[in-house]
Amino acid sequence: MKIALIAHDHKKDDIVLLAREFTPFLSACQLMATGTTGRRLHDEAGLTVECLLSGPFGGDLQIGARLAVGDVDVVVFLRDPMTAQPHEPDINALVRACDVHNVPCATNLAGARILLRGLILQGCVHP
Ligand SMILES: O=C(CO)COP(=O)(O)O
Repeated sequence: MKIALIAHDHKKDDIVLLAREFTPFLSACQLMATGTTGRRLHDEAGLTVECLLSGPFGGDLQIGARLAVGDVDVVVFLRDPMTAQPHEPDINALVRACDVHNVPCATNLAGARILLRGLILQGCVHP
């Protein structure tokens, strides 16, 4: 199971919290993340994560490109709805790519918990 994890700055504490809650499951998955998110997940949750570019430097687009060729199964993208982002078009492109390719995408903590619990219940515990 290939999971992409992304969080805007005000949501990074939330994604670390989520990662700690789901560490056994996430450890069995192949993880990729935008740069700063990935480093925090590694440093603060002990996960092995492939760190791509930071979001504003193209990380969302890198994840979108992988997703478009079937290389991403699930996206957790904790967006900050209260802060304008300089790379808003990249963010929209990634979420749109999820919809185009029917890849599940959780954009807030509550949805992410339901999505990850659902994967565990389905027995998706192996990479
Ligand atoms: O900006 C982001 C997603 O749009 C996240 O990027 P970072 O994980 O590098 O902060």
